[in-house]
Amino acid sequence: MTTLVTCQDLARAYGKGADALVAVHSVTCELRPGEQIAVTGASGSGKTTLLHLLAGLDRPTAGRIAWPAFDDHPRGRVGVVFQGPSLLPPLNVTENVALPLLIAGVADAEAEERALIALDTIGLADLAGSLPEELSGGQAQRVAVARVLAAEPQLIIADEPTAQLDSDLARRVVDLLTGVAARLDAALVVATHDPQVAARLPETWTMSDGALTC
Ligand SMILES: Nc1ncnc2c1ncn2[C@@H]1O[C@H](COP(=O)(O)OP(=O)(O)OP(=O)(O)O)[C@@H](O)[C@H]1O
Repeated sequence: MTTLVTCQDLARAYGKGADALVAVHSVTCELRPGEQIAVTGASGSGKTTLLHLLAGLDRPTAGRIAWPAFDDHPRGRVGVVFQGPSLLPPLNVTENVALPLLIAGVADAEAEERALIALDTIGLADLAGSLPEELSGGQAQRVAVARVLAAEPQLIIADEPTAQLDSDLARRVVDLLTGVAARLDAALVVATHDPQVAARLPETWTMSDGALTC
């Protein structure tokens, strides 16, 4: 089984010299297909910074990170769900779900078909033609999950995906994420403040002052 991500003594500091703020330090960890992990920790403990590093959206200032399963090219290979609204307002739901596929070079018809299948799988077929402004917060987050499903990534990173949802919807969105990850045999990492969300994932990592306890 190919390890998806390996981190060795990873650190990320913002700024330089005496004024540098070390957001993440001394992080050594691995992610394998099928793992489902909640990352918890106080506000400012470094969860978002770590997730951005794992997704390849940011580079460490010290240490090593590698993505052996992606030949060290994580860009475009990692599915990401953010905390807030992430849908493009002028595009309808299907177009939003298809967009990463089109960017990756998938032909129009296939991208649309995969988007519609993903929406159907998540129970959102009725919203295929809706615009983001017509969706509730929970519906928009489920569309963001459908977008990840359509792209079929091996690694899914979700940063506080339920922060703006009530507890029923939060549970539903997390169950969709864990279901999608299981279906794809992907690794799933979810940063959350919510103990009920963390409890729905089999493993928990804890961040404290930039350090990670696995
Ligand atoms: N772009 C940046 N420039 C400077 N400092 C930053 C930047 N991004 C984050 N930080 C700082 O790095 C530390 C870790 O922030 P991070 O957002 O990773 O924490 P978090 O655990 O995700 O917090 P929250 O739960 O509130 O989202 C904080 O002190 C934050 O202020």
